[in-house]
Amino acid sequence: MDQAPELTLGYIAYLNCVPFFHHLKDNGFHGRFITGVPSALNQMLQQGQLDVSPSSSFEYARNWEKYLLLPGHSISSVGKVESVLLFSSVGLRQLSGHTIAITGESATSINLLRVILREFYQLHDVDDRVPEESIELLIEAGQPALLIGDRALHLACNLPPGVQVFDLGDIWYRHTGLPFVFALWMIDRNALDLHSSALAELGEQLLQSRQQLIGNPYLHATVIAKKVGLNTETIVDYWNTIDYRLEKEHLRGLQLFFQLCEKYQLLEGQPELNFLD
Ligand SMILES: C=C(O[C@@H]1C=C(C(=O)O)C=C[C@H]1O)C(=O)O
Repeated sequence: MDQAPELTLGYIAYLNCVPFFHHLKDNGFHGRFITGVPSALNQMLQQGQLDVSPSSSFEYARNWEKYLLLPGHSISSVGKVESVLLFSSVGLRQLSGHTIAITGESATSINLLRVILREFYQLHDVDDRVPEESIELLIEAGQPALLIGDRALHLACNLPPGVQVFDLGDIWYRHTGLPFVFALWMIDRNALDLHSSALAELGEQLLQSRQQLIGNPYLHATVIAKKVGLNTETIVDYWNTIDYRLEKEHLRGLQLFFQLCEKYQLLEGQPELNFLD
């Protein structure tokens, strides 16, 4: 019998992660899940509390020596992403001098917003902060703000009057022609020895799980729709919009993002992209 302890896997508590996880145990995965928003999972990864997790690509860049990447999987967009949204009652070019309220749940998307404003709109005087108040209430009151994940999906379906929506995946694609990689699957290097066989199997298990859910999404989307208060169609459309692959073009997009982060002093240097063999 295999005596190795179970793998501890981070689970981003957003709908975009359902395709990875819903059928994972059916595909032979044994382990335990710890759920959290990306910023919480980033911190748990840094502290060695997770063996492997999908989490912010920006977290990989700032602590890359600690991690290996699982090949083939990501949370990316090729064009619109639908859940990384800037809500604003003024156009992007009118944001000069404003402070944008940003979600405390993100590491990648908040830096994508900074890069987009500086590099594509030459806006160098836009500040941001994580507010103590509810971001949804601030948006209703007319303040510009960035939300990600399910909260962004919900607000986009119930947009307050006069508020415009800017999809950061779409803006990135229009300016670069490249995919944008929001999340990568990161393995704690310290977990490699103990969990080598489970980690070697994980990539294929995730692929099977993804294909099963995306191939037959309606049954589960209907169940989730009732729980979370979104339409079944909205959820299925979202799963089909997110690009879960990690291929050459994705890596080009990722490297360009990291270069721009360094250009604007959001990162100190360029990470090596090191993968599990
Ligand atoms: C597209 C998304 O990708 C996410 C965005 C992340 C971030 O901004 O740090 C991290 C993980 C992903 O869940 C989203 O959650 O809306």
